[in-house]
Amino acid sequence: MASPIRIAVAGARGHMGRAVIEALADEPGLVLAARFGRPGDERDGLVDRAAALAAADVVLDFTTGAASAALAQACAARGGPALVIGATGFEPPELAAVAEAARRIPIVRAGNFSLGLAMLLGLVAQAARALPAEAWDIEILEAHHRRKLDAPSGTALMLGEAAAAGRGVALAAVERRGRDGLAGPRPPGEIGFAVLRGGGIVGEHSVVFAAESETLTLSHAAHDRGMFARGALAAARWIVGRAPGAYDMQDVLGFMPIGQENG
Ligand SMILES: NC(=O)C1=CN([C@@H]2O[C@H](COP(=O)(O)OP(=O)(O)OC[C@H]3O[C@@H](n4cnc5c(N)ncnc54)[C@H](OP(=O)(O)O)[C@@H]3O)[C@@H](O)[C@H]2O)C=CC1
Ligand SMILES: O=C(O)C1=N[C@H](C(=O)O)C[C@H](O)C1
Repeated sequence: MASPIRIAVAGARGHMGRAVIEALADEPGLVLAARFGRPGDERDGLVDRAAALAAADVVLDFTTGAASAALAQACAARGGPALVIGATGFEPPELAAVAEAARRIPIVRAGNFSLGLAMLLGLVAQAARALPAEAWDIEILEAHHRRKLDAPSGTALMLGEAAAAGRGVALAAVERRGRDGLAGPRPPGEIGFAVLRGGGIVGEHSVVFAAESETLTLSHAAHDRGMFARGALAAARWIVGRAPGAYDMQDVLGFMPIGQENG
């Protein structure tokens, strides 16, 4: 019988860390090898990062962009373990650090581990490709719980990237992160973001394609964090034995890369 895949959980005391640990109990062939948190936090059986990395085949990370980038560098420096990153809120230098680490170890990074959301990315790219930018405005709306640190959400940014890929433009060239005051008329081709924070909303995303006489809305709602956790564990199974590289959920699920799906 094959040895179980040993999982270490970063951000183990957080909402997603706890959801992953709970989901692990129902996953044959996966075993919880270590839990860790902030440096120096050894409460409730947490171990330090070095001990966790030494004990694991795969680390699952749901912390922050900055902590995740540091973790990726630590994993790469010792040649493993593989890394599955669910954290969002990365600054560009942190993304560069993760990309550099992925030259030495396999890393799956996804701002959303839901199957439905992975489907939605392809649908958004197809719609953006088919609906002319001069007539169809794209706006991305997201809603999350009051604790969330980053905005727009990692998922909203992925949806923006998918829409931009469908239109054959760089998101950075067309994005509009919110409007306030005398914002002026909307230029054609812009991709707008709007953010709501409140209560315990798990995660809701809509991509609105608005034309003069009709509106198309593609949306997704997450109902519980266990679904994200199970998706992350599927990524952990998939990554074992992979070559070093930067992967996403489209790779894990065997979907076409965003922007290259049939359309
Ligand atoms: N990809 C996906 O499908 C999903 C991604 N997410 C993302 O996961 C991340 C975590 O979300 P959530 O669990 O709700 O957040 P929480 O705040 O509940 O948990 C974050 C955890 O990270 C720990 N942490 C923070 N900073 C550091 C650090 N510098 N070093 C080590 N650990 C640190 C916190 O420690 P402490 O407990 O001490 O504060 C906490 O335990 C977010 O970026 C979120 O957007 C969330 C859901 C799904
Ligand atoms: O912080 C959260 O909770 C979530 N974060 C992810 C994101 O930023 O997109 C995924 C999910 O929407 C929940």
